[in-house]
Amino acid sequence: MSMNIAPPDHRDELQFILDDVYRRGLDQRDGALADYIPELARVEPESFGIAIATAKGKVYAVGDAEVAFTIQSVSKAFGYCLAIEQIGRAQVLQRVGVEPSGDAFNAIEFDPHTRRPYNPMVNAGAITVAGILHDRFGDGAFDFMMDRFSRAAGRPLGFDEKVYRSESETGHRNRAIAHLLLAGGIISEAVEAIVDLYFRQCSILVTAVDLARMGATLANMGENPMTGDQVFELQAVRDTQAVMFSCGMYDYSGNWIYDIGIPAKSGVGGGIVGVVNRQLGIGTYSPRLDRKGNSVRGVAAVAALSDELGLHAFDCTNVGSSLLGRFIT
Ligand SMILES: NC(=O)CC[C@H](N)C(=O)O
Repeated sequence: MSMNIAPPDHRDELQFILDDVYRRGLDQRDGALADYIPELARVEPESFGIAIATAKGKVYAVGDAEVAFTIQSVSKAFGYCLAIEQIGRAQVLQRVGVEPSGDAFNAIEFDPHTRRPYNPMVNAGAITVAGILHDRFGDGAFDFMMDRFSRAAGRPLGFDEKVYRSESETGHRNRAIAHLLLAGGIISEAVEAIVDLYFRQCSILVTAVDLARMGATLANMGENPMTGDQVFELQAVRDTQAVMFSCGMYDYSGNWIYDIGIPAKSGVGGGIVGVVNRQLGIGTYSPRLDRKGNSVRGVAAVAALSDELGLHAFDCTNVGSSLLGRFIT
């Protein structure tokens, strides 16, 4: 007697993996909310969401994947992409390097030879990038960023006025960094406006789904796979992913590449974006952070997905080719 066996539904299979990674992540109870920006200490510590968006436009999500939080340092990756597009990589490289610093994200450290910030993924480098965009667009720089970030996410993003004010009132260390950048001839004299742009870009509101979609836009060579909108330039996307790979997780970047092997960027708001080139974007949200400022559950979730789906750039298990090839259709 012949039986009618339904073909396996790969969509369900990926959702099953995501649900399992989420359940395991819930066991992680370590870490603490960022409180040096007072308003960040007011979020719900238990929130946890994960999303995957494929380079073909499908989205999978679990948990609090639609809860909004501030993008914080995840913005640095996308800002860098825009700076390269605007003035070219050679000009950008004159002002900010691409070398992992091994220092904390808010370190007051510069390359001793060139006086440049080490890379655009730490605060000094991101303030330099804000300086580039401010030179280019003046008061319109924030709207320019907001428009591109929104197009990368495929929807108009919001803004957290309270977090912005909170950081603006307390962000003296970033102001100090900006003044040192001015003293070193790296940014122009509009220091306060440049720092203000940086604080504003950090207060853009996203969800894990937004981050997954923004990651998928990078993975899809700058074209948002959901809308077909060419949001970023190809060369800038390549450079951005490269620097995310080497520097995106602050002074955890070496371990991250070693174990997880995905270009990524984290923020003290609790978000992480991961990019698997030509395949998918990952977005996670959980605001409890480890001592390096990375989301504890987010790191665990991306690590588990990397393992389960074979996403490591140097994956040697063949899981990646055998599994992902079926999902990314
Ligand atoms: N690591 C982060 O997310 C830091 C961003 C934060 N706005 C700051 O500059 O301190």
